[in-house]
Amino acid sequence: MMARKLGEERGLSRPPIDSAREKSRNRAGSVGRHLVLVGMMGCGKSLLGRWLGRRSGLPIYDLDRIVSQREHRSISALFEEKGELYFRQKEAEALRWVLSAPAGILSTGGGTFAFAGNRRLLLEHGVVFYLEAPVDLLEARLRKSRGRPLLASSSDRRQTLQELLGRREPFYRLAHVTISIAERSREELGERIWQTFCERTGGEA
Ligand SMILES: Nc1ncnc2c1ncn2[C@@H]1O[C@H](COP(=O)(O)OP(=O)(O)O)[C@@H](O)[C@H]1O
Ligand SMILES: O=C(O)C1=C[C@@H](OP(=O)(O)O)[C@@H](O)[C@H](O)C1
Ligand SMILES: [Mg+2]
Repeated sequence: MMARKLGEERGLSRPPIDSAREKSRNRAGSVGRHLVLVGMMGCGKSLLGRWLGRRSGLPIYDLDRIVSQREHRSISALFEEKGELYFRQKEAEALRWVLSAPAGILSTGGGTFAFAGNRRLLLEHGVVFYLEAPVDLLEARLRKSRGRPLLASSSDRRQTLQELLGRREPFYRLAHVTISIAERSREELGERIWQTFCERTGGEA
């Protein structure tokens, strides 16, 4: 797969994660493990990330926002003007930057965890939560979204989401924790994720 090769073959430079990590001790008492949200577009990674950031007091990192800020344009414009491979490279670079920053809540993009290099780093340096969601729910939530370039040209969004999920689900399943989002509220999901994170990192909620 070309996109995967791109990130890995270019040997994107790795910042000194371990030294930065040793210095950052998060409020849950663990030494610098990020709380990482992965899953399909529309499952609520960005929304829950903001909620968890407020709940925990930890820094919030939304990978798409970081890429968008660094590139001075929206994710849709970036796809359109530079193409997906360029976006994947910038996404991988931004991820490496986040992992060298103080531990926080990290909302990835839907594709981030599908790349082996990203996945290895996230599993090593974070507690990774897969927000599992049925395609019907994703499709309903994304019906009006214009900010998802992978859906922009699709004449059948449900089908496109189904195919993407089929390809990515085996990777998502490698997360440390799977949480079924069903129709649960942001608060219910957020509390559950935060409690689980604290239990796993030996800290206090
Ligand atoms: N638990 C939830 N309950 C209801 N709506 C939600 C929930 N989580 C997310 N949403 C809505 O779904 C849409 C996609 O959420 P978003 O956080 O952008 O997903 P992602 O970052 O995973 O693509 C947004 O309109 C958001 O408000
Ligand atoms: O599924 C994907 O490959 C993508 C998901 C998006 O993030 P969200 O999952 O936050 O929508 C964004 O990174 C980009 O449009 C590509
Ligand atoms: Mg998002």
